[in-house]
Amino acid sequence: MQNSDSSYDLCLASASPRREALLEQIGLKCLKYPVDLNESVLPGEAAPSYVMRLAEQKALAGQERSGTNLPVLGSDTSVVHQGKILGKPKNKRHAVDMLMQLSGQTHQVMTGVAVCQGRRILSLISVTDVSFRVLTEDECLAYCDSGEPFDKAGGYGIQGLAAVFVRSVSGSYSNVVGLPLFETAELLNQFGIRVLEPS
Ligand SMILES: Cc1cn([C@H]2C[C@H](O)[C@@H](COP(=O)(O)OP(=O)(O)OP(=O)(O)O)O2)c(=O)[nH]c1=O
Repeated sequence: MQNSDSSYDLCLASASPRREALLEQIGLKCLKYPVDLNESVLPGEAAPSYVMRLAEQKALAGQERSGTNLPVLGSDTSVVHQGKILGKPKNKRHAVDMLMQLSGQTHQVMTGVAVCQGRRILSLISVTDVSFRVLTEDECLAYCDSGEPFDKAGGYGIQGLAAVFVRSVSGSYSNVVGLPLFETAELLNQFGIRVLEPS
C-alpha cells in the first residue's frame, strides 16, 4: 500500500476504471484493490442471485487480501436478456452475436453491490431496463472495431459509442455503467460514509 488507509473513504475491490470514476463523481476517494475470482454461473443460478453472490465474494476477498479496516465495496454488473446472463464477450464473433441478440429488444442490466467491514456485510441489487433500436450486423462489426465491447457485460458501453443503440433507459443510468450511485450512497451511509456531509 502506497498510502495509509486514512487518506481514503473506502476500499474498492475492483479493477473497473468506471466504478472508480463513478465513486469519484460523488466525491469519494478509493483505495483500489482488484480481486480476481472465478465468475462462472452456478448450475440453475438466477441472475439476481449471481450478481449478489459475486458482489459479496468480491467485497469479502478484497477485505481479506487487503487487510484493510476500511469498508470494502464489491460489485458485479451483468446484462440479462430473457433471463439469460450475458457476460463479457470472448471475441469479436461473440460480441456481434450478443449485440444482435439485444437488437430491437429490451434487456435488463443488473448490478449487485456489497459493502463489508469486519464481520458486517450489506448488499443490494439494482435493475435497469435498456431498450435497443434494431441494429445491423455491419454496425455491430464496426462497433467491435472500436474495441469498446470487450471488457463490458453484454458487449457494449452505454457511456461510449453504443449510446446510439439505446432508445430508452428506465431506472438508474449509473447502474448500467457499473455502479448505481443512488443506492450505493445509501449503502455506504450505513457504514458512516456520508456524501455531501457539511464540513
Ligand atoms: C452494460 C455496460 C457494462 N459496463 C461495464 C461495467 C463493468 O465494469 C463491466 C461488467 O463487468 P464486471 O465483472 O461487473 O466488472 P469488471 O470486471 O469490469 O470489474 P471488477 O470485477 O474488477 O469489479 O461492464 C459498462 O461500462 N457500460 C455498460 O453500458
